[in-house]
Amino acid sequence: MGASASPADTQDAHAMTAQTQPRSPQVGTGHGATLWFTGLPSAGKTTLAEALALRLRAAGRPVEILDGDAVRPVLSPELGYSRADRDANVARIGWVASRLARNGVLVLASVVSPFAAARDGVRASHADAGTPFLEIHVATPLQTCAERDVKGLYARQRSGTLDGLTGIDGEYEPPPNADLRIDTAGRSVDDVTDDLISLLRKENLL
Ligand SMILES: Nc1ncnc2c1ncn2[C@@H]1O[C@H](COP(=O)(O)OS(=O)(=O)O)[C@@H](OP(=O)(O)O)[C@H]1O
Ligand SMILES: Nc1ncnc2c1ncn2[C@@H]1O[C@H](COP(=O)(O)OP(=O)(O)O)[C@@H](O)[C@H]1O
Repeated sequence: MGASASPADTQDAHAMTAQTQPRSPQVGTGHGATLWFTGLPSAGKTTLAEALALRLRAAGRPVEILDGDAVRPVLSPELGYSRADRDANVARIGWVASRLARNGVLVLASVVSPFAAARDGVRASHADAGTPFLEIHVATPLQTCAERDVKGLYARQRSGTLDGLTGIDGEYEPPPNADLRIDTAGRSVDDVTDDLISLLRKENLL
């Protein structure tokens, strides 16, 4: 009769496996990654994330969009638009993105994320998990963003009812080393989405 492992042995074995297993670059199935869209309000972050999501889902890939506007009321209802609050918001969204991406999801995060250090923090947490992170600077000129003014924020800033609007009286630090920089002015959504697909292919994520 063979000796059977005691519950304590089994626990030890589990603990040992968890401690000694090397970190895998892909914890789940498929090739997860985070594409982080940063840029001014009305630059096109949400539109591009949605257009890319359609194409990726059509190709059978699991996709999650984390849009600043949609996520804030859920993850960060107490936060406003001070630097500290924005950095905390970015860190929370980055944490969720990393957890999803390391399990095979293509995460499309569309977040103003105006400060380089906070974005670099998200990149670093992805690197720690061995998960790809691509920073996409949606670098549409301020004048075009203000003309689009999808949510009326630029008009509110001009009329004096909104302070700290990113790009006007709120700081925006452009990424010095973005994986892709896109000026959407005068370009179609489809055309720009082609560039995003090319980037994913180049990175062997598609
Ligand atoms: N002062 C100020 N500056 C910039 N944006 C403002 C501001 N007040 C409200 N909004 C709206 O909030 C959206 C940005 O939220 P985010 O979570 O993406 O921003 S941040 O990364 O925490 O800075 C942003 O969404 P998008 O327009 O989609 O970028 C705005 O709709
Ligand atoms: N090439 C393009 N890429 C993205 N958006 C574009 C483009 N051309 C025009 N737009 C328009 O610009 C606006 C961008 O708004 P939105 O995606 O909400 O910006 P953001 O999420 O950065 O605030 C939309 O009305 C969109 O239709």
